[in-house]
Amino acid sequence: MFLELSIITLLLGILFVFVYLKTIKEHIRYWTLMGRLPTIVNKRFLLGHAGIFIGLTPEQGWSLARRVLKKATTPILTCYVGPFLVAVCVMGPEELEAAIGSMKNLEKCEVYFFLKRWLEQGLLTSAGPKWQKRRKILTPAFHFSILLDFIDLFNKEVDNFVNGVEANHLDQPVDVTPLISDYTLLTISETSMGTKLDLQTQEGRNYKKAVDDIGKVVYERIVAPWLWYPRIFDLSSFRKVEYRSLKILHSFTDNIIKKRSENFKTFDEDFENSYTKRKYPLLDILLNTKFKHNSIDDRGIREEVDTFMFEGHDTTAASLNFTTMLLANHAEIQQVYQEIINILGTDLSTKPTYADLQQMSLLESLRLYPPVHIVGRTSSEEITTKYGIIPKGALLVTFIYDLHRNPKYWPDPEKFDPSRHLPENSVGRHPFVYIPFSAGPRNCIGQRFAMLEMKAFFCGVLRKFKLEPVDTPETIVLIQHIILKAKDGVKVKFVLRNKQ
Ligand code: HEM
Repeated sequence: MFLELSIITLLLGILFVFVYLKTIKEHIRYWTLMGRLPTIVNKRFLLGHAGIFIGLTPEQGWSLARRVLKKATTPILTCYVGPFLVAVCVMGPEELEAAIGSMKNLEKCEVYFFLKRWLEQGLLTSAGPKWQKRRKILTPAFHFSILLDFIDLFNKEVDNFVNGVEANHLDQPVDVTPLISDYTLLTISETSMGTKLDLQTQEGRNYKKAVDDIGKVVYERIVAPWLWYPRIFDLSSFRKVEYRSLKILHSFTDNIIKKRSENFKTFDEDFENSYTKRKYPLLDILLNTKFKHNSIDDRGIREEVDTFMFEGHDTTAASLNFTTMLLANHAEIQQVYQEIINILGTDLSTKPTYADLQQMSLLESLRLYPPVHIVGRTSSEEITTKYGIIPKGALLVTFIYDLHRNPKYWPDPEKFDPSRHLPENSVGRHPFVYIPFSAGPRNCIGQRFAMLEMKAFFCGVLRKFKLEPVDTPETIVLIQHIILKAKDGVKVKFVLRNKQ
């Protein structure tokens, strides 16, 4: 008996030492490889590179980050957040393709953890089989055929926007941010959620404010290494703001789900196991998956509704804001739209020339102002690059804003020039130098929805108004937030094209 016990203890001991040594070996390899990668200069004791952002306002933080990245001489760079955390900035197209272009490295990085109390394990933040299953069932919700059904709803909301501007904001500087954010919030809710919202209520206003507050908290966490630790964060004043915001955000989406569930009738589709040609809105797919197949629960539905209400409105709103400003500053491009609209009317689906032209300005606007200006992953295995080996388990970060303004890939990068995207001007351009919707299997599921919604918007707005500049690319102040934002909004002037 004693001998048996001794043998078992010995074996367990050997196993423990083996596992421990393996972990230590992996640790040593991780830090050795990290140490060999090029790094950003100007590191602070203990706080690492994050130290240079301490005490800065979001706008100062934003411009400092741009200056630091502009000085980079290699597309791979390490950046230390405190003594124990290091991010690898992946800023070159070849390296980026290796990092995000395949089914490897699909897991998001630690920064997304800051969104988890809100979005939990929704499509944006989840990983592994859960992400794969959800992506499969939700992909049909963005099929082209259902998007075409949404056009009438987009047009109706554009009409409301146009009427609101005509009644209240003509011929004077107006910040388009709140007006556009209403447009995108109403459309995502009416289309994907099948629910009409009333944003004039306190509830609607609170929701928009809570989204903004959460964004500010996320920024504060990113730049303060100690707030990366949940226990310390929970003791900070930011936790109170987060708590208050989460209550508002979750109750808002609970109400959307409740409303849609009330008269919901199941239908005969199994999105998990078969491909269907008939298309349904997102919330109906989720409710059917719950009521008919019992393979998603209420919490699962809410995390997706939270994810899509946020991703589906804030991103598109940011892009519409910046594009409106760019068009106001480039009267020659508005002229082209006007001529085309005069000839072709509003038919969005069958006029490729018209669609191409709109696409081009939108593409250039998304280059200069990519709403999702940063994306991150965790490496699931080592990645070999010309600049060294990125270890397994590394936090990978790509600053899309800076990639899109790198003069190596975009000559005269600050210039708004839609013709860059003409096929003849794109020959030989690496596809990964332009990634407003990210790339690879975890790219944006809503990109076609967003493009159509934006086209509908400009089609309606430019037929009615001439846009005149108030803010310019030189005067707006960009800030660090979850989504790219202008600190004081984006102001333009709407002038009626045909004054009676
Ligand atoms: C101009 C508008 C938009 C831009 C620039 C944009 C950009 C992006 C980017 C860059 C990502 C990757 C994020 C990451 O890896 O962290 C992403 C993911 C995502 N987007 Fe969008 N997006 C836009 C509109 C939309 C819309 C309208 C929806 C929904 C209706 C949407 C839903 C999502 C979702 C759910 C994900 C996560 C996908 C996954 O991980 O499988 N987005 N988007």
